[in-house]
Amino acid sequence: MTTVAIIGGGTVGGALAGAILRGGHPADQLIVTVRREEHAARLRAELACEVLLDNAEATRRADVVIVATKPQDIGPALEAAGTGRLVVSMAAGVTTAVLEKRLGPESRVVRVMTNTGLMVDQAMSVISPGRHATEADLDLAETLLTSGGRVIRLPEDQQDAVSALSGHGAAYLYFIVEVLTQAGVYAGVAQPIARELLIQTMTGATTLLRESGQHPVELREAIMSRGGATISAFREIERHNVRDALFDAVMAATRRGAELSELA
Ligand SMILES: NC(=O)C1=CN([C@@H]2O[C@H](COP(=O)(O)OP(=O)(O)OC[C@H]3O[C@@H](n4cnc5c(N)ncnc54)[C@H](OP(=O)(O)O)[C@@H]3O)[C@@H](O)[C@H]2O)C=CC1
Ligand SMILES: O=C(O)[C@@H]1CCC=N1
Repeated sequence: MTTVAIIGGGTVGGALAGAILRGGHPADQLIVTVRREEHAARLRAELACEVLLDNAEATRRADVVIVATKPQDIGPALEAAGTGRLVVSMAAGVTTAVLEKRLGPESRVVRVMTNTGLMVDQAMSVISPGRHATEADLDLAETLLTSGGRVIRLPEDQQDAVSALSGHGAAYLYFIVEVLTQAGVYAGVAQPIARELLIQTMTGATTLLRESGQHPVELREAIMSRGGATISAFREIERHNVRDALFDAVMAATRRGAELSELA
């Protein structure tokens, strides 16, 4: 069996640890590290595995090291990972070239962009190999991430755009739900009801999108009755350039991804 060390048990690292354990990985073969003892104590209460502050101890016992710190904190984590083990990086923006340079020649790295769907085993994770990662390394990364949701393989040059779509795509949705809930309350629906109406509507909409295979425009047009309420709503959405705002948001996030590698 493979012993896994997750360096950085924060939002993503902690969620991945939970998913890996729910997926049946033995708890005595998973070690999570964080910096602060109060965080470690909290994680120990949540996760069945060992939680340490000592990265060197965790990586010494590991076959694979998953680095889940912020890009700017990745230095000490990579230093602890050492050489000879597969390193899987969850850090946004940080390229495999930067990781390989830090870890040394022939180092085997896999770059991942995942999302917080890991918390409910519904993540979308995208993996890309570094120059020396083997097929077995990709298979191992894929197996671990599959515990937390779907995994696909894509060339690394798409990873910054992936980050802007699936990496933080849920944030767009949460924002839309936040604004629509507020508008619903203003229009006269109680807040908990507005929230429930929207959650069920989003769930139905995404299920239909997946199951029908239809283009979103087709599905939207099926909702817009001639002379009805929906077309009035979309007249406002187009008037306020929501399309441009979302398009520009994805472009800005993609550009920022490229800058994040410089923080590592
Ligand atoms: N949040 C998201 O939705 C997504 C994040 N990502 C990427 O995942 C990575 C982690 O992000 P996120 O989980 O949000 O960040 P968090 O701040 O929630 O978690 C980072 C964790 O790293 C720990 N840490 C930092 N330095 C060290 C160290 N030297 N040794 C051990 N642990 C350390 C921190 O510990 P402590 O708490 O004790 O300080 C913290 O718990 C980032 O690189 C981000 O780009 C990717 C996709 C989605
Ligand atoms: O904001 C970030 O940089 C990370 C990447 C995707 C989600 N969070």
